[in-house]
Amino acid sequence: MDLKTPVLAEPAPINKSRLSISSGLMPYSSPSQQSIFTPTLLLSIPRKKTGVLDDVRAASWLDSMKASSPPPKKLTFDADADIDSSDADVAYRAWMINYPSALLLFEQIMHYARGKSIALFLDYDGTLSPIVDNPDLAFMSDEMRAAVKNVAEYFPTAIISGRSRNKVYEFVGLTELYYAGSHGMDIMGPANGSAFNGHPNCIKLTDKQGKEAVLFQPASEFLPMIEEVFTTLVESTQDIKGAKVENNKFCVSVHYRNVDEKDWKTVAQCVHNIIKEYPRLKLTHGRKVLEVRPVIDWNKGKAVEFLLESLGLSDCDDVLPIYVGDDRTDEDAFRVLREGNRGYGILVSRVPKESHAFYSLKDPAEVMEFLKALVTWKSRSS
Ligand SMILES: O=P(O)(O)OC[C@H]1O[C@H](O[C@H]2O[C@H](CO)[C@@H](O)[C@H](O)[C@H]2O)[C@H](O)[C@@H](O)[C@@H]1O
Repeated sequence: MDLKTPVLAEPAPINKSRLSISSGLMPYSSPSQQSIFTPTLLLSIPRKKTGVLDDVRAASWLDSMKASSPPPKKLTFDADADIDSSDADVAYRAWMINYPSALLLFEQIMHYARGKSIALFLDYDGTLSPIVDNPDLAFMSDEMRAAVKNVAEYFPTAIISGRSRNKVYEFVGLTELYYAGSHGMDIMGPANGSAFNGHPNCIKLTDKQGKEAVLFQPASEFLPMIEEVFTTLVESTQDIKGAKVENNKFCVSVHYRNVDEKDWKTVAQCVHNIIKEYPRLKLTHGRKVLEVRPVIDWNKGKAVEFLLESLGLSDCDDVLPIYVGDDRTDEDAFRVLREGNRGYGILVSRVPKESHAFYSLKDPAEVMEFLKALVTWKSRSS
């Protein structure tokens, strides 16, 4: 496993040829999955100090903003098109040929899992909790919490979120899980077996339950910069009705879900004006959110590798990692599992989306069914 010290780097362009993996893990041969990715999924801004978001860039930011989290029953490929629900259903069913339901093909997944230990990685927003207008109220249901708790009794389970680690822990509230916040830039993992012991960004500590743990924060030097940017973004967006800035510790989210669409360009301009002064920060797009984060070579995929290593589950033919997520940032994790021929990504989506995932689930309700099915399968087979 390549767990190098994170270095400053722009995200690498997606290498389409690496999507074609001949593998015993491949549930089916899918030529279309080899050529569907566009580089727009990893969007970072060039650093031109003009002070003005030029039209071309503004257009591409806005296109991305419009395409993020379209309403159900519309297609991501053209969020403005007036597509009726039956067209959307047909398109969704066609898409599912390449991204089959993890519930419908549950037996197939379990066939590949036979003789292996499953390690489970779960995103939070849009995966365990439904997307809601107010990010502070994105609670998961008690039933979902129980499902996650049960599954964690059988399989090592980690939450990997764009939220701050503390915030996502507050929402989930289960001590038996591992947590990675800030898109993997803040990981609390098990104390034993970590390849990162002795790393300057890695410290041993005792967690709130008195358990020994390792805290890995590869972007710790960015903390003052992120604080400064957060404060500036709060000030500069305060007059944009509906805009909300969230401090996620090692990254900042600028939400525009509740901003009138005619003002989205103003939001983009505000963010651009600020981060052009910070060449060591970059922008990524989430679901109706612009995310400002350090330009380090670290993401949810690296976090999965880190946790597998820490759990002593890396480089093992007898381990099957499964990652469930709904967001563009989850693609880094899907890609790590696909490229390393190691496990399965499951994309949570109601609309067709290009993805490195192998399977799909429609919404958090289906995620919960999948978690319950895992528990039933495991308890029957042990
Ligand atoms: O990695 P995740 O756990 O999926 O976190 C990604 C972002 O999720 C949150 O925003 C999203 O969910 C909100 C609540 O449903 C919604 O209002 C917002 O529009 C979505 O983008 C969170 O607030 C962000 O900070 C995370 O980065």
